[in-house]
Amino acid sequence: MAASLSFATLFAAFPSSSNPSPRRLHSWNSTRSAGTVSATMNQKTDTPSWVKVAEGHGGLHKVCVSSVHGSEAEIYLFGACVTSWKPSNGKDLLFVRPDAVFDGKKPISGGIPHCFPQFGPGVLQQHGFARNMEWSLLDSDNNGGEPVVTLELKDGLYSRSMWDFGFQALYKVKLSAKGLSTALTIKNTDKKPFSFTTALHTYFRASISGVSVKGLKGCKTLNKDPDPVNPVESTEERDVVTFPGFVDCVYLDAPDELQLENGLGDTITIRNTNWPDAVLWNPHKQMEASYRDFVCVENAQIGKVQLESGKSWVAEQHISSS
Ligand SMILES: O=P(O)(O)OC[C@H]1O[C@@H](O)[C@H](O)[C@@H](O)[C@@H]1O
Repeated sequence: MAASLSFATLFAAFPSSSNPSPRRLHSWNSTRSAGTVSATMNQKTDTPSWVKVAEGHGGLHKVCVSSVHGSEAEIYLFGACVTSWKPSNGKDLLFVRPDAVFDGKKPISGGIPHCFPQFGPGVLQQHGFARNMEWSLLDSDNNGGEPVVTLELKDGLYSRSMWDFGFQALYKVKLSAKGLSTALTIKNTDKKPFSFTTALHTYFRASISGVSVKGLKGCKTLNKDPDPVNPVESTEERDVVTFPGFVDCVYLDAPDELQLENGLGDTITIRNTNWPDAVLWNPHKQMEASYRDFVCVENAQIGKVQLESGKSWVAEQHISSS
């Protein structure tokens, strides 16, 4: 079970060049006019070249960040979903499914969607509501040419209708030359304790016949195929996991580093702090149009975290390519 960590840990994780206290830069929950947003932002922040807000698909706002090294990323405020990550070589290593919708109603299927406060299956909607809500851009910074942005989600009528707790989620995203780092902080702002499960449901661009994941040998597995509600327990015996067919499997107590060969010539290292579990998913013929082109390697917290009032939980993911 993950330990509760202080709120300050998040900021210690990403040293920044200016005052690390969170300050709200922009909250765009009420308007979807990207032109207006950019103008407001430019007046307030002297047009930082490393972070821009633009209109994305379906008129949704996205935050575009670029580093001094030439790497780039895009994050939709809807769901705080990183939909694109290009290291300095310009190759987008994330994948957005061709059936993804950007209507501000359904979650964006691709990139790095959040699963919170439930990984699932469970009583809430599949993977929880955080991927289905508009987050706000709370802060942005430039750490020696490497942009850092912090997005925030708080409880509201929509979340309370399903899960009646006060919370604050902070998602700090940092872009470097070869990597993308994220820190997710969940704070209990309620008077009563709550419990949650969570995951980063990362879709990596891939050529599935050439995909392999290293590092999971010896982990206890919960195979959700064929019945996600009654997964079959086993132990991973393989040094290298491949994807010859449908895969939907939870790995408990996974190591803090995995290596993904995406079949397209890239080796992606997935490191984490405090994400105890991992999930591998490829839908195979259930998604005939796209299954060959991606694999999901997810950092997850499958066991429930019990969070007392005022306490925070923090987990970090670092993905980098070589
Ligand atoms: O289509 P969704 O809601 O994004 O979920 C996709 C898959 O996500 C995986 O994380 C789950 O283990 C699967 O069971 C699920 O089917």
